[in-house]
Amino acid sequence: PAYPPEPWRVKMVEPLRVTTRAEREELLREAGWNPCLLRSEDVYVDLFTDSGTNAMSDRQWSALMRGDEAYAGARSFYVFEEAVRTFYGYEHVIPVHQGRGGENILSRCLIRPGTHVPGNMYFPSTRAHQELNGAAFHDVIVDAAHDPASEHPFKGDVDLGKLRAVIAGCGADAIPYVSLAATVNMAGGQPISVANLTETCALAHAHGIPVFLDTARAVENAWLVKQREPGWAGRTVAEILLALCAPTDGAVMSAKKDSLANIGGWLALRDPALAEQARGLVLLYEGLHTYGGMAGRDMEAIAAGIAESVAEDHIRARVAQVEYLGARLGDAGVPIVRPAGGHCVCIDAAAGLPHVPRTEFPGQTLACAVYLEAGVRGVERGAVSAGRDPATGENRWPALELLRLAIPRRVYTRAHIDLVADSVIAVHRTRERITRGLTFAYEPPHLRFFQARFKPA
Ligand SMILES: CC1=C(O)/C(=C\N=C(/Cc2ccccc2)C(=O)O)C(COP(=O)(O)O)=CN1
Repeated sequence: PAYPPEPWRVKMVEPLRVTTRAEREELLREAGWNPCLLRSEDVYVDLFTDSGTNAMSDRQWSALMRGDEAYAGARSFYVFEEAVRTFYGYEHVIPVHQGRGGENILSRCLIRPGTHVPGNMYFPSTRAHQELNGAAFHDVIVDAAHDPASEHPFKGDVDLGKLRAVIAGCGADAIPYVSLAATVNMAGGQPISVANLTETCALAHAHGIPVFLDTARAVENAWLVKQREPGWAGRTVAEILLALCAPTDGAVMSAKKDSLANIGGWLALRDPALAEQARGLVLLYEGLHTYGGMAGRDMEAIAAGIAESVAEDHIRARVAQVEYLGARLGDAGVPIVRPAGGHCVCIDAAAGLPHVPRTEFPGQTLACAVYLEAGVRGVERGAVSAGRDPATGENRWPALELLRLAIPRRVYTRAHIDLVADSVIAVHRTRERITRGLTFAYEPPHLRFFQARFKPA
């Protein structure tokens, strides 16, 4: 498979330490068979997340020196606000410390107990805040998104029939908003098409229901639209990004992904009254409405990162690196979610470890096996991440039981990606040695995959 040369050169390095398998076995036992609890110094290639782990450029690093740390009206806020307005097209820009800060505020503004929020598949923190405020989440994504082997080019699309059924069943008045993501992380970083997003907004708006977009990886979504959606090949990624945002009523952004920052985020709105309400909550939960829990220097880094994120050489190489890993694994017969996502390759652990029952968490089990092999850390995206239904307390059993390998932007080279591929393939070829899975030794109440501890089943 093709691997375009990286459109950057290294100026600073962080030395990596290689561990032995014996060390990794001890470290994993101490971490309760949860790679989330390992120290980063004990991880060789860290594919736990693309969130906050991306390399900043010399432009971003130098922008830090221009950070205005004034408490009120910092110059850096207006630089940040202008960048969001220019590239995402929303008028009211409200800073938050990171994505879930925006999720908390948007949910508190719009959700009341007993309401219903439809969306294109769930995301753990997004759904947690919707449920904490009393809403029931309804998945209205196309069926193909739940089928790892389907080659559907836009698995992030909404099934309009499903959305109509939720509106008819719940009543428009009980739906505070439709929650869309571009791309859909839990489906494997799968994009939504401009056409479907636009149709979804038209349907929601016909019922007086606003639509809010999670734009964490909307630039990757724009690149995949340029590659796959008829009529968009001649448009720039920047133009497609604006076209994705245009039909929506606002967005929640974790700037730790596309925008190449290590921390930060924003909530962007079109409605001035809702914006003022949200600013009021920023004072309670984030800081002042001109810094939102970020230092001025963070806002400078984000503004510079947004401009860099839409550069076509950058986004082409970024997605090509992910697709290279997907091609290497797919060619070797490793069952992966197809097509490869914008930020990650997901291994279908249920297909890879059919002899490990779902109740013993194949995704978590595979995450441990891959770490033991060569010190590569991924993250489980299956039943552990799905958590329990707040109404019944029962485990939710999502169709997708995955191990996600999320690639940080501008960090790893081809040699690292090949090491990841080789070690995952090695685990796959000796998978019958994995004879049993895991069960909880400690299960936390929220977002349990972060802090849970397991023991061999
Ligand atoms: C689509 C999307 C995200 O992927 C996202 C964070 N992703 C993360 C980090 C994470 C956070 C919570 C649960 C699991 C993993 C990722 O590893 O993939 C957030 C929260 O943003 P935040 O971390 O800045 O609070 C909002 N939307």
